[in-house]
Amino acid sequence: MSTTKIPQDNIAEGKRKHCEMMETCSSNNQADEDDSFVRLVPHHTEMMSACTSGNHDLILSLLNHATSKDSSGITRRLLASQQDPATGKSPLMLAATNGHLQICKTLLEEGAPWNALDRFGRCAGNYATDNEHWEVVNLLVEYGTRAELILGASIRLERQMNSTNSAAASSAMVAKMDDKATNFVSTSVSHQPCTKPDYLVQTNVRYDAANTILLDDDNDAVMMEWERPLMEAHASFLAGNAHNDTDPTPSVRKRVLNIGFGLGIVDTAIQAYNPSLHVIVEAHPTVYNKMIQDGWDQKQNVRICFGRWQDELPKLIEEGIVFDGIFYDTYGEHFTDLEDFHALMVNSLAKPNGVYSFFNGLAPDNLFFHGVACNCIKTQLSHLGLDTEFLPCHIQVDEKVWDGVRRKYWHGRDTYYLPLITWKKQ
Ligand SMILES: C[S@@+](CC[C@H](N)C(=O)[O-])C[C@H]1O[C@@H](n2cnc3c(N)ncnc32)[C@H](O)[C@@H]1O
Repeated sequence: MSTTKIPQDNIAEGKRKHCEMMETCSSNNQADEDDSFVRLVPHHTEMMSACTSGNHDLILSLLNHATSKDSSGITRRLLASQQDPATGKSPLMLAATNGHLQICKTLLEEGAPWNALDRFGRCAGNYATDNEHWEVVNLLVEYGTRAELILGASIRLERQMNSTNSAAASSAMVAKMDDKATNFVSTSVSHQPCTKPDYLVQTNVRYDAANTILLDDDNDAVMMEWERPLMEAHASFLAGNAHNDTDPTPSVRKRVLNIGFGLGIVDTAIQAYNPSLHVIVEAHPTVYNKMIQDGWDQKQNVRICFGRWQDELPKLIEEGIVFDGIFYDTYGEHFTDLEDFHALMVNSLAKPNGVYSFFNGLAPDNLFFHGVACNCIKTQLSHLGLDTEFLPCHIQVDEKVWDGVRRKYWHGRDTYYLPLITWKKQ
């Protein structure tokens, strides 16, 4: 974690759309299961007490004893991970609450899931954060990041294999992945999407009269007006003189690429900086029609690419266009789409001063998972030669904005972590 400003507040929350990589934590959660079927492993109570009091020797001895009784190792693993049926508390949560770093390490090595949730929707990382046990927080972030990256890589591999195999083989793979996602002793959360794969082909969208909300057929919000200050902050980083408040318009006009028009908020903010080139990639026909209706195609410095970024960005790269600022904010896409975007986007980001950002809706429901997801992205972007910082931005959202919206995607959190991504300095 070192220098990154990883969010570490202790407020659980929710959030929309793409990148909801940690969404399935609750399905890994033993506490959700019917109590009547939970048979407690022998010495569960002693284990829980030892995790609370910090008796590492007793924990090691209980684990060894479990193995001597059960050569398969299942009992040992259960002992390290089993959650209390009433509260959902796990040994790891108790050790994390009390700041027992070595015990947390032992439990993780024994297969305790870092991301299990209790009946209050809290994970070990939330409890470590609440109690300011920063070494434990860092351990859990590092462990969660590794687990997520490994699982993500394996899912990606399976998907690649699927695409070359028959439909039958493919559905068998999907079933296997689903098994993984619901296995409560798994140390990784699934990348099972909270996405809308049919969004672009089947889902219509509509704007309200005041142009303050874009809703899909399910009354889920594609974009909302309250995000304006965040979009303006993104635009300032991408197209402006982000570090010069008194002279926000840059002396050198920028070339900017935005993926996803939505309400046009970020594009309007980008236009205020008078970029030399402003490319907007938008795939939804209704949104595209709105852009034309509002005259975006008539603007001197604007070029609209109507289509999915997956198809349009390779063409821009082929043309040899490079950008000083790139922004990604789509809808209905998955974390792996964001990863794919990153791998492609670096080919069109100007060196050495190009900057990149994305709407940070990662792992919305729990701030600790959000921190882990941010760390995953930071690690991945680092492999692409990029540095990532997260700028905390204050945001206030009035409860009334959710009237008529099916799923609330922001739950009172007042800090948004804006990704500031630059090329690494040589
Ligand atoms: C959240 S909105 C963007 C909001 C925008 N940042 C703003 O300031 O109003 C997401 C937009 O991405 C578009 N979109 C979704 N998937 C896309 C894809 N694969 N390629 C291009 N656009 C996409 C949606 O149609 C929608 O207009």
